[in-house]
Amino acid sequence: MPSGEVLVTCQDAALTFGRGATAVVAVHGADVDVRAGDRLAVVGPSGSGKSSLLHLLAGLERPTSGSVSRPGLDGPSAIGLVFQADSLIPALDVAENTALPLVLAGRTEAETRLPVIEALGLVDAADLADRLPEEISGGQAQRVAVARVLAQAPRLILADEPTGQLDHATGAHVLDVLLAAADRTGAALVVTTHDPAVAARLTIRRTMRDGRLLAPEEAP
Ligand SMILES: Nc1ncnc2c1ncn2[C@@H]1O[C@H](COP(=O)(O)OP(=O)(O)OP(=O)(O)O)[C@@H](O)[C@H]1O
Repeated sequence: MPSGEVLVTCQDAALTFGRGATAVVAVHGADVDVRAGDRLAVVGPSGSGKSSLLHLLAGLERPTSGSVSRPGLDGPSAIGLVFQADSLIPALDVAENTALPLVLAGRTEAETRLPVIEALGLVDAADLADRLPEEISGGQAQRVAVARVLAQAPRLILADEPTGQLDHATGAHVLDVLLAAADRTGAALVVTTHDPAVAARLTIRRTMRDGRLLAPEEAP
């Protein structure tokens, strides 16, 4: 039985892009709760609507119909986002990239130092602090993207195909780091993926097909 506090709830939430004949229904009425402590995989092929659903959960898109509410989250910094790749700012070093959400939230550089060191330590990237994004590998960059989210101490981490552009072993390591970091910080974690092996690492799996979030009992 689900027991954690509800952080985000989607009720019959739909997302349509465009209008009329060219409208694309990216998400048909989806019902899903994300609770504290959840480890949720949203799995489905390319174009099935996974990113769109994640954007609804994050508040990056408003539902065209139905509702999305976040009873357990107060403010934007309660959600941390990890994207597929290339999300680091090229001109900033790893420590500055990790500090960025905190700086944008109004913290001084001195105030960011400790959370940044802790976050980089959690993803095993403390030794990369002075490097530029072009001086690290794709797997290292994804670990830094995870650190950047952890520095924010969010209650919910939303990761959109975080291993999508990595080889199998590197992707598995990034996922290890993400899961361990969520455990350490107590954050709930939602990961979208087309890879059943990635989905198998999370405790709850929901399948998307053609914009429909299948009920757990409908999943293949
Ligand atoms: N901004 C947009 N404008 C118009 N159509 C969009 C937009 N974003 C997504 N779509 C369409 O919505 C559908 C779902 O896309 P979405 O990116 O959510 O799927 P996905 O499962 O995440 O795919 P991928 O794994 O390739 O990112 C697709 O048909 C896509 O073309």
